[in-house]
Amino acid sequence: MRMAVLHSSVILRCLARLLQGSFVSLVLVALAWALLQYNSRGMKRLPHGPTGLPLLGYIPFLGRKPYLTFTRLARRYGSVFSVQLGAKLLVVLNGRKAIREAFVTKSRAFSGRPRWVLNRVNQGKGIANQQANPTWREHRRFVLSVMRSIGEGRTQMENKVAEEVSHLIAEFSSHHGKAMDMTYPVQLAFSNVICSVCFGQRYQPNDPDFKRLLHMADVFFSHLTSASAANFIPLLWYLPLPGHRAVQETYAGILDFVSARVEEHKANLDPDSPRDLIDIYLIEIAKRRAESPDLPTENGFTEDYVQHVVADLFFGGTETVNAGVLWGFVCMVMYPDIQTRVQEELDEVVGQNRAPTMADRAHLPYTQATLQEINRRCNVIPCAIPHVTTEDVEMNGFILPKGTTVTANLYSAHMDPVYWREPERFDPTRFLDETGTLIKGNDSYMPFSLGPRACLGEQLAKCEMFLTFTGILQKFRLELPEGGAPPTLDGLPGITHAPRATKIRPVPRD
Ligand code: HEM
Repeated sequence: MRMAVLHSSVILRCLARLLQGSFVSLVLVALAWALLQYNSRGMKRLPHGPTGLPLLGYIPFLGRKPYLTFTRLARRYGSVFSVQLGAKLLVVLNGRKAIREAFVTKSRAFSGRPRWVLNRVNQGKGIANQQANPTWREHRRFVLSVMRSIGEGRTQMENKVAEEVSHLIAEFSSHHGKAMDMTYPVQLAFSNVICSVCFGQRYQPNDPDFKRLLHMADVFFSHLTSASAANFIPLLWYLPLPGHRAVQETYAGILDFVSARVEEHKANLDPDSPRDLIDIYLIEIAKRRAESPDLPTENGFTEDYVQHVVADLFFGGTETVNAGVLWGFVCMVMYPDIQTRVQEELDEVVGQNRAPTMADRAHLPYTQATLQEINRRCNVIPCAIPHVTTEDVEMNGFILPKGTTVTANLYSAHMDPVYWREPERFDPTRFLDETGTLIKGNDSYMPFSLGPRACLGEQLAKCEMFLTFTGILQKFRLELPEGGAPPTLDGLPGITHAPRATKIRPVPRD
């Protein structure tokens, strides 16, 4: 007590002396205080992380699968750390808590996109690369409202997916139980779903326009990873590297393809009976022009902008779903007992006389749990598309300044041993309770990411994966050919984690 009184009297005396002091000393004290604040904030400003090499930073140590390296680094530096990659500092969020806090609780500050290579290609137009501005919000909402019809009951969108599944079944049947590489037929099916949704038309595999479209998408994806190096070493973009030209040319080629479809749609548009996404856009554009003729390009409701939105759906909605569906087939070959259990459930609930529908989902908990385990364990998108902070924001005691590039290591949430027992093990029952009911709201499960920037095509992707997985397993037993190399869950490196090419036998079940 005496000590405390003594202490406060000393402070008071000091304060009195200070107040009696000259104006200059007051200014000096204020300056010292400001410096102290600046220093402590400066020291805490960014999360720690490993040091790398001059100029290159940590790039040489990332490995071919950066999400594995990030998961290892998180053990050492904590769930929020930073890595210098060439000229760019990247903050990596690991585990469910950090990812949720950033993308859900503090979503307002975390929803921007960096101005990277893709912005050079599409000027940030469309949805995936657009900044978190009213244009992005409006188009995202608009496309979602068109897609929302998927989900419950048998809808127009579900019919489009079901049609592709029936073509896939016919293709598998034509192999009469012989081993086949399923990659191309699956690619045809899901590219056609996007074509049906956007252009109201599916294409035959030998259609020259469609073949050109698929070829351009292939070239685009195969060069995107190497072209992305310019995100970190911007100088690379100005070198005549073949990857950069390929990405630009194929993107422009896809826009030309979409532009031709828009012109065709304009020629025979019936405003009372829209057939597809392009029709719905054209009707909306006409409505807005009529309401406000002087502001035709105000928020991107133009024919030019629609092309970029469709390109986003094509790029976002083909490789990802292809990989997810192929992983489903690979897992069933690797875990035949689980395949048997899924087929038993399907036989009991759906039988053989009709195709499964989305309405069956609620009655197929083991099948749903298996699909979720495929998404968790196979990690189609191991790291979310990079975000950028739109304001200074606090995370784990650090301050991330406005403009910081941030990625979420979704893999780390799916493979967290604290949350998932033996995370390496493929086990659908982890998504079921003791009564066999599907557990809802699993905190550490986020294959489509979280928050306002989460995958726009989540509902469509779930519909595609469910109808294809159940439709194929209803009709075929998937087996490894005799002497075939057993597949693994270790897929190809790249932005999308896809399985390595595997031959599978679709053996008819009847
Ligand atoms: C298994 C399938 C799919 C997976 C695993 C997946 C996953 C993801 C992930 C992780 C993101 C990044 C979210 C973020 O930045 O935080 C994303 C974004 C996006 N996805 Fe998907 N996706 C799938 C299918 C689809 C489909 C079918 C479409 C469209 C038809 C689509 C369109 C998009 C778009 C447009 C974005 C950007 C959203 C925005 O920036 O607002 N995706 N997706």
